[in-house]
Amino acid sequence: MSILISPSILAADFANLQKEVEMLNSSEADYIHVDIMDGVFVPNISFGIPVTEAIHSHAKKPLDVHLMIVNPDNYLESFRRAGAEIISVHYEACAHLHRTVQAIHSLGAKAGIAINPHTSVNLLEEIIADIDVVCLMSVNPGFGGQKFIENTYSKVSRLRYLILEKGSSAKIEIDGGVNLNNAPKLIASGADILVAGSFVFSSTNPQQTIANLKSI
Ligand SMILES: O=C(CO)[C@H](O)[C@H](O)COP(=O)(O)O
Repeated sequence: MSILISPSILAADFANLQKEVEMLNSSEADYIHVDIMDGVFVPNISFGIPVTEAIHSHAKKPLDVHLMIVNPDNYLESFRRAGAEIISVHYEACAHLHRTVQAIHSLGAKAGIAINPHTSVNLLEEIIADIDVVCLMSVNPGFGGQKFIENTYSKVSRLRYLILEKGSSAKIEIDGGVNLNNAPKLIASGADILVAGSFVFSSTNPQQTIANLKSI
């Protein structure tokens, strides 16, 4: 199981962001999850390429960049140059998803597809064998600190079945409202990667909270 942590960028000033990245460097987090929001695909704006570069320049962990944006194809190269190892785009934002996945791979990055809570995992049937990660949104994207949607457990199980059926090596990533209460059941349902933001950063000892999640 891998653990990815989203720096609490929406509230952070730059000095705080740097401190958070340094904390993550010495934690058991496997990746740093970077949430890019454009105010169009989601009703919130985070930051873009220069801040991703700044995170990368301080990070000792690889960056998993989650593009919650329309027209992601226009920015794949820039985010790859800014340090993204994994680039995830939204199913709902891509008319030519197979081409987008090919473009991510041609840049030497791993390709992820994120799906919103209302989107069925069955829609990935024809592309699951070509991707590295499926990011199941367990909240409606746009804000940290939301309540985990319980239907996610059955989506994980159905996705795990689809992955086996298609002989895919895609990892299942869960993003939104992850905490120590739901993490064991997510893992038992078939999740490989957990993304956590507010649960970690609102705890009194973020490094210990990451270690607790990692130990499940
Ligand atoms: O990207 C998100 C929403 O768009 C996620 O919720 C975020 O990455 C994780 O934050 P939290 O653990 O607070 O839900």
